[in-house]
Amino acid sequence: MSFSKKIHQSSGLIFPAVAVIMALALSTIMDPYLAFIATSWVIFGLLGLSLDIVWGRGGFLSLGQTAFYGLGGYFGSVVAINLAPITGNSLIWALPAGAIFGAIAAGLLGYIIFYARMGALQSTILSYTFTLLLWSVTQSFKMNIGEASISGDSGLSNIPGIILGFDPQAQTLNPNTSFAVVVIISAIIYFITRWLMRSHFGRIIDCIRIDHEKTELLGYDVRKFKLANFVFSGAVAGLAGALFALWSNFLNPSIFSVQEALLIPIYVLVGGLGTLAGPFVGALVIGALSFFLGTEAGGQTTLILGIILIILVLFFKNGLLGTLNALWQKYLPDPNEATRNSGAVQIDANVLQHILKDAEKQAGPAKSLVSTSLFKQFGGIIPVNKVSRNFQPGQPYSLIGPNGAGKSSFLKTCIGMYLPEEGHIYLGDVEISQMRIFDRVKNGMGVKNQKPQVFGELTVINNLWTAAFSQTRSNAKALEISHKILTMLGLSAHANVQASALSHGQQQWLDIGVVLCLAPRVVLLDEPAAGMTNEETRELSLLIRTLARHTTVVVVEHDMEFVRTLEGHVTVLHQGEVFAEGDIQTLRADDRVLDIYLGRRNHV
Ligand SMILES: Nc1ncnc2c1ncn2[C@@H]1O[C@H](COP(=O)(O)OP(=O)(O)OP(=O)(O)O)[C@@H](O)[C@H]1O
Repeated sequence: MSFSKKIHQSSGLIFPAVAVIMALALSTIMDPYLAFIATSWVIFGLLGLSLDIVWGRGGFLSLGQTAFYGLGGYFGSVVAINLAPITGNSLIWALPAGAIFGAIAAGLLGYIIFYARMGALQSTILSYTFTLLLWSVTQSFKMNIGEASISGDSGLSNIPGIILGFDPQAQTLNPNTSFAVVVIISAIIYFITRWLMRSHFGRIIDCIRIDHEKTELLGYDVRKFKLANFVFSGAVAGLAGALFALWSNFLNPSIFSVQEALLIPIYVLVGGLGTLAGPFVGALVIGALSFFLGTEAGGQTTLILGIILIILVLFFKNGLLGTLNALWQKYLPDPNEATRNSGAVQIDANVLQHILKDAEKQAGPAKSLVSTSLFKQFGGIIPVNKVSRNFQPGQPYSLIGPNGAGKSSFLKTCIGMYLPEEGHIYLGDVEISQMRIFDRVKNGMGVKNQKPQVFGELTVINNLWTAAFSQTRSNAKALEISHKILTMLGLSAHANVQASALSHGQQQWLDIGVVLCLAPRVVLLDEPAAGMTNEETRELSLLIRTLARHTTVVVVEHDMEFVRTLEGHVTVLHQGEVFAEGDIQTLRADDRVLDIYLGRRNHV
């Protein structure tokens, strides 16, 4: 790897570390008032980071971060007011208390949002409503807890400052030292977050953002991951709130206000969505602009700030750090170069045999897929009407039929994307009719939808790894399986290419490889040959026939010639019902089947 590429990969480590050192050096010579104000910018950056975790990485625009921030502030302050006088140090009480309370609040809200499977807009609105609710409740909420007195819209005062010493007599730090302490705490949280987002957990969070349906089809409980990420972001917001309370010595319900809630996404957008360091840059730029314009611009701060923000959003769509990153990448070697000279995919049948035998060792023998009187209805349309099928390993099964016959709907009902109103589905001995998608996958189902579903921003190898890891939960094993599948597909030269740079046909292959990484005991393929060349279609036919000797394979297909080469059992669906079945030669000669394909009325 070239030196510049290495530096680029570590840029999230090196540049923030340099910025921290510079900030610490500056803290010794800064004007105390500026140090005091700049401390709040760093705290807002931390709050922005909490949003970037859940929005930039998790893909959910939460307007609830200020709620966790405010709750963390109030709760952290109450604990610190009561306990800091005993120990001196206020941070050890306020920060964990704020983080815990922020995490609990995010857990409760996140559970409702993610487990009720709300849409993106509904989720954002609910998170915002939660913040407004707190704003309204705290206006009149009065309570004395020990020495702390929460007095409605008059707020909570007597909050101790930032105290580091462990002695009841220890003094509040001066503004310059407070600034340095807040920078260090924020840097620790940033580096922990960066580590988490680069871990296995972070990669799965990235997958969920890119395509949550596909992530579930790989066997991950998407709700659990989203909730865990949200809880973490709530903890960071709560901790930032507690820091803010110690910094300001005072809190009131305005912490939950609309202005506060809407400023956070602005910090993130200005700095760069998903960059993690960006929110600090955004908060610093906006904070510094307001501060300096406030003294220079004679009351026109908001107007000038607004214009600057519009320019930033128009010309730096990826935010400041995102734009810098894109510029830098232009001067790095093109990681997707390998795709330009690539030929057609060719299956290595020997490696495929090995892979299928290993999968059997890992996941056990093939399972059958049985449906009994399966019934699915959408209003007046019945795409699956009492379909009973018994799919076994040994030969491929094809489902054919004219457009709208119900082929995809039958497949989706087997997968769990549609839940049937009547009838049963069994995977081996287990009834799966109402089981969640990821549980079906864990039980041995592997699915490829009609369009290739790959994680475009991830490399080819990481696409495969994500699938293999879901079954093995071992990094080493997942890598071994991924490399074998790459070799089998003849795509080894493309391991580090971004999946989005592959051709449509190659993405179809990658998607099939991803399914094989799951070591599935039943494989469902929806029009896998779509977009493939004749040569590739021949290879695919070989792969499916080989696969069917080891697992149960069901293929939905339009292309009759392709179905013929599979040499398996064929079911013709029509208007949601089984219309005919047998081998393809007999069915092709059947007038009734020709009639439904050609829309003739003779037998339909
Ligand atoms: N989510 C849905 N909501 C309402 N109607 C649906 C839904 N999914 C499928 N349908 C309807 O069910 C019928 C069968 O559609 P389906 O996609 O299963 O057919 P198909 O045989 O796979 O067709 P094609 O070959 O064109 O993909 C169609 O009339 C379709 O409009």
